[in-house]
Amino acid sequence: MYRPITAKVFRLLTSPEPVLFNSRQISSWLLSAGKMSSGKDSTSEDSSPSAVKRGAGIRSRPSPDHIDRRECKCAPETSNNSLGFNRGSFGKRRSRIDLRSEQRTGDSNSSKCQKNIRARVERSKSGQSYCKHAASANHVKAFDICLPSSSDSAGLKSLLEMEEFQENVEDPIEETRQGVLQPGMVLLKHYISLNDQIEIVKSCRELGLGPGGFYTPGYKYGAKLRLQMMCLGLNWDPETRKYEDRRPIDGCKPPSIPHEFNQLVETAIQDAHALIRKDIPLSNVEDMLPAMSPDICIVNFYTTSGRLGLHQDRDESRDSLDKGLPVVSFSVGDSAEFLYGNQRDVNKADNIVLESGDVLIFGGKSRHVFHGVTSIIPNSAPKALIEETGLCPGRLNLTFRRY
Ligand SMILES: O=C(O)CCC(=O)C(=O)O
Ligand SMILES: [Fe+2]
Repeated sequence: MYRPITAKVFRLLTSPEPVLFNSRQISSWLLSAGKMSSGKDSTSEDSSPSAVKRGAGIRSRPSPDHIDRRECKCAPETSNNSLGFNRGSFGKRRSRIDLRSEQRTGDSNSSKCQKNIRARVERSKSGQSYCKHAASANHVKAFDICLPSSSDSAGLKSLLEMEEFQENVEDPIEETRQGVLQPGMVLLKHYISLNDQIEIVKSCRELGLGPGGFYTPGYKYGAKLRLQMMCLGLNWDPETRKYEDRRPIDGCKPPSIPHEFNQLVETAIQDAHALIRKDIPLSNVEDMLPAMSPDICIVNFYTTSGRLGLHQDRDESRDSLDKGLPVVSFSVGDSAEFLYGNQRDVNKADNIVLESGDVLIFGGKSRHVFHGVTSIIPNSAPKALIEETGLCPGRLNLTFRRY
């Protein structure tokens, strides 16, 4: 399979981390054009799908560094629909969403944050970081999943126009077919329209830059997960494995789940029911896959070296787990190699590729399935999505649950 090098060069120039590129022509062109320092590592060990061994990199909630301590106790003002979606249009496939109609309004968090600025300035000297509002007063910036729109656009444009450079992508991974993977586990391929994927990225970006936004989760002894995380609705803490109103790292309250996300989740479950009914005669499809209206969403952003160890999602309420209320997972951006199985054993797990727009649902008998992400496949995101949003190399994943 051939892919234009243009998208890869775009990512190479803008990646926050080393990106794999094979073309000597391109690298020497870039070097001579002064776009890249000669010291840049171009062979990041885990950015190639062919370099990934089955199960390699699977760890149960990864290894230590340190956790940034954040001090801002602000609560977000973000409310449902504050992101400007036209109510009702999101989630209807082929719908157009007009983002111009509304904008986020005033931000009382800023003033709350301002009160502590002096103290924070002092603390920031000792390497601590704070929420976005504090960042406006010379503090550490929140994690941005998208590229700044103005950066080096002329250079990027000319690179994107170099259509003649193409690269052979080895070992194309077979596409997983949509359908019932096992009882209670349904994969909907290419389910989320491009427009909705774009809106999801834009919403997550905006929420992710605000209070309660993306951070690198970790444990008190220092281990950090190999992803950026943001919780919506309730905060899930990897240390305590509990859901709470505020996150311990900085006291911020998680933003609400945008209403349009919930609509898309509920429609996806209905479409999964239709798919099950086609394959399996059941008097009540909800016996296999219960319906669910989410009150929690965990948003993960994986860079191309991101991973997530094999684990079960079992921190929701006893009632939710007992009923088998499903987890609904949206994939947006680069594809991921995803493992799932009924044991915590990577060698016994099945492997599928989750692509941008795919929805994976696991409930009922599959509610406790072990699952994890072994690798992110570089340069596999839809080009139009990247062009429209500037999404950084990597993958956005949203898992919706009911507490
Ligand atoms: O990224 C994924 O596909 C899975 C994420 C996940 O399992 C989780 O957040 O619990
Ligand atoms: Fe999970």
